[in-house]
Amino acid sequence: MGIRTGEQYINAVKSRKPEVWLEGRKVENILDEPVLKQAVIEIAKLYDLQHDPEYQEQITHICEETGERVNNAFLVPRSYEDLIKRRTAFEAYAEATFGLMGRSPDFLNVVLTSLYSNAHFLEKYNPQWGENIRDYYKYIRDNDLFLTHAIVNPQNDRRKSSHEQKDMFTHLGVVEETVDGLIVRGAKFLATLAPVTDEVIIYTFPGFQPGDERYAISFALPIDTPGLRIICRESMQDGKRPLFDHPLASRFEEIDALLVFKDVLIPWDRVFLYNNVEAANLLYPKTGIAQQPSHQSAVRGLVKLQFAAEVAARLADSIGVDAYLHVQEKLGELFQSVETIRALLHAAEYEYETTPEGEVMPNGVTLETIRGHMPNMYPRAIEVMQILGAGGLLLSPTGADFESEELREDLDRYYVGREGISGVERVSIFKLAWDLCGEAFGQRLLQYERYYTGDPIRKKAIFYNNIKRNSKFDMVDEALKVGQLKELSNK
Ligand SMILES: Cc1cc2nc3c(=O)[nH]c(=O)nc-3n(C[C@H](O)[C@H](O)[C@H](O)COP(=O)(O)OP(=O)(O)OC[C@H]3O[C@@H](n4cnc5c(N)ncnc54)[C@H](O)[C@@H]3O)c2cc1C
Ligand SMILES: O=C(O)Cc1ccc(O)c(O)c1
Repeated sequence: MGIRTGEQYINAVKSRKPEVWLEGRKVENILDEPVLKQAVIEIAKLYDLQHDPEYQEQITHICEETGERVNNAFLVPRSYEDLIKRRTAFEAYAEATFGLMGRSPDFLNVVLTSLYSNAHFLEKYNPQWGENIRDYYKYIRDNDLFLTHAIVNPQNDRRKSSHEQKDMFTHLGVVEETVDGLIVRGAKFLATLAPVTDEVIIYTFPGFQPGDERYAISFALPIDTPGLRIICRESMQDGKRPLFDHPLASRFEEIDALLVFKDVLIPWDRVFLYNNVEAANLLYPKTGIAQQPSHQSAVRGLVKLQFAAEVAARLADSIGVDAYLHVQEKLGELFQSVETIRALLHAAEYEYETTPEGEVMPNGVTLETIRGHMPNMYPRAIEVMQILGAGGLLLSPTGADFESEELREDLDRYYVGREGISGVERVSIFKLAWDLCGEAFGQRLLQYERYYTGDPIRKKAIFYNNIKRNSKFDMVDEALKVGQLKELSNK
């Protein structure tokens, strides 16, 4: 089939009946829920972009194997040019969503592509696992499906590994093996956009201990598989607020969910890894599933940071405060952050790494540096927006107020910005900023930048420890050479 249209994606959502819980209710029809429907609409636009003559070459390519057009996220990069091809696709999706939808289909499609091109790792442990992941990749690519993932254990007692938790099946684990497949029970989080996806993939990252064998599993299933319960977090809006008042929150909320598996059957052909702590711990470092999707995250993060910086700048300009030195300094800082990430992204692509099998990946150290900086840079952009908008951020009237004939004159007079900025324009900019820096929607976006791929604190510590392992920091010895004292001798 190749690339889907938005309509095909919407029809797929309509045709499925996943067990979704939202605020105490079992959702009967995803598209009847305003808060879920808005995400479907935005994702559908991304699928449509693949068919837009202006974007098609930027986002898609002809698959060598099938001759069909597929998204560049499914490309196994073999050269610098391939990386750029993939980046331009990421850019188109990120720009269409201002970088606010981190879990657009491209993210997991890259994870899957990387598992596919490194299937030999799984094959080594079990030839069937390698074959399964290859078949699954082709199925997702050729049907252009949208995946969610949940790879973190629920926050119960973090001091204990999965097998040490009070209840053996709090964390997702295998109950039994049957002729048809594995029966799994327990929970995983935090499956972003789960209710509006086609499939879910579960995989592992390091941290499994001996004794955790039953939890060392990777598999994929249709999102409406019987026994799979999707419990959504409280939504951050009702999905009905006017676009004038919430131009971002009313479009781009990505719902998050806990996935509970109630004795769900995983057919053997959908099992990618099982009962092997070593393989589960090595999957991440050996299959590129951290490094390859970090390319998408870097491109998307750059767009999001640039968007936040532009909103802050337009906000400051709209009330004339960017005439002040301290405001210019803060805005300068934000745009320097943007340029830092842009430069790092280009460096990561330019200084790419090649695996022994000839797959190309953006430079891992550089991508990890982006990962390390964003949890500081993005919250700082949000803080600057709050500082520059000050009390005005709390005082925006609604679109309905502007539509009141009785109020309109007052609003036009008292909400006017600097010369040339009307009341409506100033309030619109402030509302855009408030969605990012005040609303619960914006707080989630900030939390996303910190945690979307693990804990930034431990990641930075790992980064340092890797540097320490590979460096003696011997410039220090060089500098100390000149003033060295003679060793005291007892002789
Ligand atoms: C908006 C958002 C969307 C997300 N989307 C997805 C998704 O689609 N799929 C998915 O699988 N995950 C997703 N995640 C989840 C994300 O993977 C986790 O939040 C992340 O891995 C951190 O884990 P945690 O939240 O359980 O925090 P924890 O690991 O519980 O950490 C909590 C705190 O304790 C500290 N801590 C915990 N353990 C240790 C330790 N051993 N040593 C030192 N310090 C420790 C941490 O530093 C941190 O400060 C998302 C997260 C967010 C915020
Ligand atoms: O990189 C990690 O630490 C693991 C990790 C956790 C959650 C995610 O969503 C993800 O993509 C990767």
